[in-house]
Amino acid sequence: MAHILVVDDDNGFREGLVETLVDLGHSVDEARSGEQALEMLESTGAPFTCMFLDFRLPGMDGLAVLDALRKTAKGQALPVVMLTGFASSDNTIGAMTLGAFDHLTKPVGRQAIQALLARIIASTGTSEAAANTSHPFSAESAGAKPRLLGVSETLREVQKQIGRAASSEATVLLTGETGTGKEVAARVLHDASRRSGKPFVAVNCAAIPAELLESELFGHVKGAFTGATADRPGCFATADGGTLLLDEIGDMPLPMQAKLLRVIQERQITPLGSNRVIPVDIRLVAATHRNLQTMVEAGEFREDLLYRLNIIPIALPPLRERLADILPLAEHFLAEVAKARSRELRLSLPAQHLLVGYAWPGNVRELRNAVERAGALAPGAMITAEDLGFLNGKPDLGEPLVGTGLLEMTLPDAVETLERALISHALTLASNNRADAARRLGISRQTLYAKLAALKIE
Ligand SMILES: Nc1ncnc2c1ncn2[C@@H]1O[C@H](COP(=O)(O)OP(=O)(O)OP(=O)(O)O)[C@@H](O)[C@H]1O
Repeated sequence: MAHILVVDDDNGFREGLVETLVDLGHSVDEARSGEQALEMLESTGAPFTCMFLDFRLPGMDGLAVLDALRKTAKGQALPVVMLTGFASSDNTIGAMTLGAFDHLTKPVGRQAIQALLARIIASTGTSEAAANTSHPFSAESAGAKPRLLGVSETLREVQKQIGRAASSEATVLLTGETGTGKEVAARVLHDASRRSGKPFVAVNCAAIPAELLESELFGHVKGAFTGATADRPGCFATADGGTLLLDEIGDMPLPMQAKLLRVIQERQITPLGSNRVIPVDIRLVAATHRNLQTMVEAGEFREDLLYRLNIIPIALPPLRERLADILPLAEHFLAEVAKARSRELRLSLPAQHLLVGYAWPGNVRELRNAVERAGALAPGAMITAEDLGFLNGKPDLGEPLVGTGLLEMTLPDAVETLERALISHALTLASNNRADAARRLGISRQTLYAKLAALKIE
């Protein structure tokens, strides 16, 4: 049974709502104004489970009451359902910004009230929840140091490999699907190595147009090409003394691969437009989500370069192969959101089941984004499976590759539907970064722009 406060000056509506709530088995108190509600909240012995609050009230209006409530100790976390005769985007957004649990337009049916109360009780209950306020990495993740967090046997093995590699100077090749933590692993490696006080520079070979990559890596002198108005050092020079991560090395064009091979062998660079050779002292780390061996066989990647890069290979396993890491990581990301928003956030048991059962094609990045999204939008302290409902609409690895819907379409329609779905999915995974989305789709940015325009995707 919940203890509910109903605040409305409209006698007819208030009495009807109270009757329904009592009929559903709850105890109810009533207030006719915001001022009276705030007083009752202060003086009540039995704390309220939630409050139904009308927007239009004599004296303080609903939003002002909600605002005042959030500044009191007793009202800070109280779930509040705002009621309005006419929902507008302004009052909806205003209420949700102040942390209202939900926003309903009158009249409100009995079933809607029942469903809403079930959600409120689920989001505030503690019995079925992982109620501990500390998460597995609370001590480990303090401070700004990069951390490759995980408790699974597989990730522990990766942590050991990174530790061993850090004590050497050998080139490391990090492989793994997108979002598995390759860049984090490179940073951790740098941090644990003797070069930690020196620069760590990461360059994404897929995000830089082929014609600019050489200058980006090796630098250029003034006048080397149109637009080169001043000398500019490249990533190799900037990383001197430290570590250089060549991310998405599998996307490096073949002519550039030949130049990189020479630099790795000679440990010196020649900036574009200059004859001067500059020695560089860097620890090289390369990363890719592609299978370089297959690319070598297809003639798309130089075998001699792979041989040079693959001195210490470290594979980051996909999240679905290390289920033990899902909840500890989710709780870690949730604790970060909770801290940033100064509120308490927990995962309900059904939400935990949903997270563990999902296939995570975007791996830890997707998990982080999902938890951040749910944490930012959940109306209560408890993240429910419903708050993570957006994951259910996504393709699961267990689903058939081609849905029956597609099979019933004409070929042009099916191709367009598939293109649209793949592009939208890639944009979501890439947080709308188009260069990143193009890379995930395995197409050039120009092709992606053309498709976005043709499909009229905003
Ligand atoms: N083990 C981990 N512990 C903590 N955070 C992690 C871990 N793995 C990944 N992350 C987080 O997930 C996100 C993606 O990680 P990262 O950029 O290292 O992946 P990646 O494998 O390099 O992806 P891509 O191939 O798409 O570049 C980052 O926000 C990172 O902080």
